[in-house]
Amino acid sequence: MGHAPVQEIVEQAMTTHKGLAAWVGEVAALTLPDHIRWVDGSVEEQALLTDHLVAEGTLTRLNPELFPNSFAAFSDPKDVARVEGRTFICSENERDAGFTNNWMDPAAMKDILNEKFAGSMRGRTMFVIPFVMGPLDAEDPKFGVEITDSAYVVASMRIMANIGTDVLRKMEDTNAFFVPALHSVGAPLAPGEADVAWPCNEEKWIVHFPEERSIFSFGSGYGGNALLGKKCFALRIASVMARDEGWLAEHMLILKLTSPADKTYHVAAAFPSACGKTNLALLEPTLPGWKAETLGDDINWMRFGKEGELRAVNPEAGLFGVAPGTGWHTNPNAMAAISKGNSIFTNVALTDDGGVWWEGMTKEVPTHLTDWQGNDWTPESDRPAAHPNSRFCTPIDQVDMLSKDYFNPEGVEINAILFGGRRKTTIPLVTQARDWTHGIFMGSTLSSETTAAATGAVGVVRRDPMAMLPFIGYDAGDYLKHWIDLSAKADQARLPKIFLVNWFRRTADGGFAWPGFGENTRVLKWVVDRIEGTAEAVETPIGFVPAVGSLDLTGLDVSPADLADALRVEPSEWESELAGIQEWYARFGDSLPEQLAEELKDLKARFGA
Ligand SMILES: Nc1nc2c(ncn2[C@@H]2O[C@H](COP(=O)(O)OP(=O)(O)OP(=O)(O)O)[C@@H](O)[C@H]2O)c(=O)[nH]1
Ligand SMILES: O=C([O-])CC(=O)C(=O)O
Ligand SMILES: [Mn+2]
Repeated sequence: MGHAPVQEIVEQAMTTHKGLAAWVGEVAALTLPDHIRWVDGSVEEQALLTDHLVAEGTLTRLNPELFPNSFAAFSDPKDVARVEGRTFICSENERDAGFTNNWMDPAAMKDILNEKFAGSMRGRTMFVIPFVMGPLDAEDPKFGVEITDSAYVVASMRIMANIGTDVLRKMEDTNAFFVPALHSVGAPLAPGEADVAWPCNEEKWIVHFPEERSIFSFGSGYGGNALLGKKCFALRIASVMARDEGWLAEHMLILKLTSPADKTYHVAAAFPSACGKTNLALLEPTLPGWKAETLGDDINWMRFGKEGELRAVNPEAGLFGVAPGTGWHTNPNAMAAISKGNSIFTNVALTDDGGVWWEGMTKEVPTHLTDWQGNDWTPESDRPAAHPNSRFCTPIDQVDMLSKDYFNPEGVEINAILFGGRRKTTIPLVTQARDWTHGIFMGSTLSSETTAAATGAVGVVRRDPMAMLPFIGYDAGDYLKHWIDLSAKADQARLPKIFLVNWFRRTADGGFAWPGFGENTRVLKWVVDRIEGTAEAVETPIGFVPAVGSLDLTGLDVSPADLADALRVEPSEWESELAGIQEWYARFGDSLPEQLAEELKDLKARFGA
């Protein structure tokens, strides 16, 4: 790691937590780093690390007048997204990983990992990051410790989670259990060997041991592959904890709405990666008198409270948002948060004045940029300037519309749940479920076109139950059963109403049928009015859709034809949709909850099929 100052303050601050001390010792003996640094989470340390990363060429410092204390990173072009094909759930029994996960025998996997991690940190500094997902003052705080040989991961984890000495002390005081999360970019350095800007390994392993509650990640430095508090812990491992402890770990945003009548509502929404969570979480309402505040944009931990109400907290401390499409005209709240600085951008383009740019940031396209791969770029270039999965990583407390309830360990009561995907056809703008179980059916059959957030083909329709397909840490049928069983703890009158939404339906000419973004306020208003029982709906075989005139379109320039396209329930499209659902459900085999098989039967009957 060169001669940067980061090496001079290592191997301090050992721990009195015996389990942690032992694990750190074991990992060091296996991975053979040159140095160990216990991450304290301080501002000074972050400055030291980012200075170091700038000196090494991993980060580019942005113009502080545009983006103070902010940096751009450019990854290896083969390390730009989550690698679902290389992600494993190694439960003791294969059955418990279910058909949606890759599985390998835990002992066989441990052998592979031991070989991969042996000496993998040679020539590098090993960082020990104590972290907590969710509030440190929660009744039962969820601790983790990430060991990584990437300073970029440390700097990003400091934005995404609560990390450092305070967390470590609390873990020590309570001798707390923690999720051990070991990460290596898998690129050891020989003595004197020069490093590259983005070290990684062609071979990637993202592995979870659900019974042990441990995580191993090898070969990638990117996003959900490497920031292990996020998808690996807060969704995959947490979903298993949630199953065992009676709660839910979900891929959902949390949004607070205040109506003109000054009534508040909380909405949770599950959309697959790159399908609009961060945008809806930071909604700028377009209807007068409505106020939106955010609590979370990606992950939501929910449990039923003492009164049978469903309560939600966001376990994350930052936004790791899709950059393309984020602009002052689409998502001004995200832009304002980013503009305060303290952010790390990955795989965006650079402007000539030391700022960042991506497709959709401004309506006017700059005449010259440096693209994410370091090449000159002009509007005539035939490739995007920013990678489609380029990201901004920004502290959530820089969001002006952040609800003060974000900091409340008790969370907020959820009144409505939205499931949504990216579908060009078939799925109407909004459909209300007939009841709770039908809503779970809607979630379980959710489908979406694939995006650049994961490697592989883009635009292919796949089923994505509750937007959790890549994140359910156990058998998918058991997961759906858990959703059904949990509601026994609920006050049935306070169960959230469930809705299916689709902002992405197309018209015959290929354009979006619905303007989306801030205009989604109108759909949320309809949702609230349905909760209040004041909006009219038409009952269709798939659920309740807005009656003509029940969506508030005041001041909106949308043609009646486009609106009809957005809301249509088209039997011919549903014929193939039913076949798709049937095929999907068949894959669950015995583990499909019978209530859901029943729901499918009823749906088919309503279509006369
Ligand atoms: N047409 C349309 N596009 C949208 C809308 N909301 C979001 N998008 C676009 O969809 C892409 C992804 O949006 P995000 O809000 O970042 O998605 P996300 O679900 O937070 O993604 P992850 O962070 O990967 O989980 C961006 O390019 C957005 O501009 C909408 O209402 N309409
Ligand atoms: O995990 C990542 O790399 C980014 C992300 O939020 C997602 O894909 O949903
Ligand atoms: Mn997001």
